[in-house]
Amino acid sequence: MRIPLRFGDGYETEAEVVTFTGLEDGLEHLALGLGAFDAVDVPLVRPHSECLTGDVFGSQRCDCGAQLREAAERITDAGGWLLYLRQEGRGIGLYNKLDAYALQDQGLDTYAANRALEFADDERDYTAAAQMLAALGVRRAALLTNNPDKPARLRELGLQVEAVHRTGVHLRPANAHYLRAKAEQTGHALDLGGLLGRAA
Ligand SMILES: Nc1nc2c(ncn2[C@@H]2O[C@H](COP(=O)(O)OP(=O)(O)OP(=O)(O)O)[C@@H](O)[C@H]2O)c(=O)[nH]1
Ligand SMILES: [Zn+2]
Repeated sequence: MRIPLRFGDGYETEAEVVTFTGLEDGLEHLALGLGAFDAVDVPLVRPHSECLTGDVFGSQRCDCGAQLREAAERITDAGGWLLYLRQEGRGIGLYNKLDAYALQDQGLDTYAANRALEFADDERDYTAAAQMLAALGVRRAALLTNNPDKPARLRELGLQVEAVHRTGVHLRPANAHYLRAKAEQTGHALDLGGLLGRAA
């Protein structure tokens, strides 16, 4: 079914929303077909992990809301799919993410806070995303992400990744520490200019 979308800055597009049955984790992941998603040879695909605080409320602590908005426009222009994956808090859930935020306010970085709560740095699994793409008939894709783990995992799950495109860098005072940890510790392709290598 089609849903007209309007983002906070007034950007408008329209999505073909697809639901699934039989996904291995039983979660209600969504695929949004944007632009000429059904006519392109190699669709642009963003696997976007849910972030209620960033995506819905516009939290400045992370870059998720800005990346979602950017992805909507770039995928509309290129033709492809936004996979909205219900992997809140890198898979630890909303309440645990908020507990991790409290620890970050005491000085831990985003990964150390996860470990203090006895989680792995990143608990996400992309099996359901691969199942969704297979069900949509997408065997080859260009991915929109800075996270090297996403193309690596999706390749292992059988997707032919033709290209990986970076998102913009949505750097703000409130998310600088978070982006720096992603770039330094998990190899996210984020050009943070003078921020990298400097004391936080
Ligand atoms: N546990 C935890 N999760 C966080 C924190 N900040 C943001 N997140 C979650 O991290 C995830 C970010 O997902 P994505 O936008 O797919 O980003 P990414 O894996 O960093 O890579 P990109 O594709 O480059 O954006 C979301 O699920 C957020 O809820 C944090 O401090 N702790
Ligand atoms: Zn976020």
